[in-house]
Amino acid sequence: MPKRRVHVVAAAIYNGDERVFLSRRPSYVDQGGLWEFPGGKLHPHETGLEALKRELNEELGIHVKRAQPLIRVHHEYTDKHILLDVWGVRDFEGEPYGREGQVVRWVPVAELGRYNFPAANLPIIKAVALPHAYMITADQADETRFETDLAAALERHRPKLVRLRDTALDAEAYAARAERAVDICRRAGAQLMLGHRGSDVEAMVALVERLDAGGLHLGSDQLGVLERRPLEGSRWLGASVHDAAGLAQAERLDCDFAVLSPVRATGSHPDAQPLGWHGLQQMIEHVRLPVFALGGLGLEDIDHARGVGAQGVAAISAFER
Ligand SMILES: Nc1nc2c([nH]c(=O)n2[C@@H]2O[C@H](COP(=O)(O)OP(=O)(O)OP(=O)(O)O)[C@@H](O)[C@H]2O)c(=O)[nH]1
Ligand SMILES: [Mg+2]
Repeated sequence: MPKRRVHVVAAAIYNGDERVFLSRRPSYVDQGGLWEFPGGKLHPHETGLEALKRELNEELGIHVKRAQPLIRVHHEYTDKHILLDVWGVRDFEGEPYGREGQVVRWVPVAELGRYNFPAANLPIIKAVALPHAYMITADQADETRFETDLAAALERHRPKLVRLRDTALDAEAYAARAERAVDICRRAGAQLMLGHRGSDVEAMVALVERLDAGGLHLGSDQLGVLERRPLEGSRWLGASVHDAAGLAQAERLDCDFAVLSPVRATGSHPDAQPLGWHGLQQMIEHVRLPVFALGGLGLEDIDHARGVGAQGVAAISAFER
């Protein structure tokens, strides 16, 4: 017998940027006792957003005014194929409570890892904890200029996640710059991702740990040759990819996110064929991984990127303005 296909909507309801609202499934239902993002199955002829509004009213007593797509996760349970269609909710009326008697709680995003969720939820948790803008540092040979520009971009745009791109630095110069950049980012409340294509991955992992950086960002070539996740789960592992094979490898390695490019034509890669928004959407539809869109995009494209199922936008030059 073919498996049942179930379409479920669920919400990450935010209180500011710090907390999300979780429910615990009653012990007598499917996946009982596990924590979940409130929501449920679509009724016939309902859109996702209609179902979301109905479920959050039935389960929590709130009225959703606006919601934004966060991530879509396909998952095979033994008895069913489930599509979890997850929305971010920041704009609602009422105070959520356990209207069906379920246990509920506001949970700091940083503590989500301590809760037990259904197996399908891991990519959702990563997507909730990840920001929607990923800043990539620009090429700058001059060290003082680099540091001033970085501090200015952090101040102006307040990104939470930054990647120190390797540019033309050798391994030693990269490590020296990384040490100062981690510090500058930390003072601005941002985490710094390290990754240097000219160094082996083990050396980069050691650097990430020594500097207590946010995580490791793999180039697409490095991603291709690895066999398992090279980094502990408490730090971010990101990867640059350009096609479906890259996305599949990023999933296999248990990366926390991928950066897919180019979405638009860019001056930095004039020969690469741009994916376009539709190409991006098709490529990430079945990927269990938050994906940032990169290539000719700016911060004004974040909503559009999220609308086609991406986590958000990665950019270099948008942060220089
Ligand atoms: N709401 C929600 N469901 C989830 C999550 N993760 C996950 O695997 N699921 C699965 O998705 C399905 C959701 O169905 P549900 O039982 O909440 O459906 P519902 O609210 O419409 O209830 P009902 O079918 O009793 O009327 C369950 O199989 C559940 O285990 C999650 O984070 N939130
Ligand atoms: Mg439910």
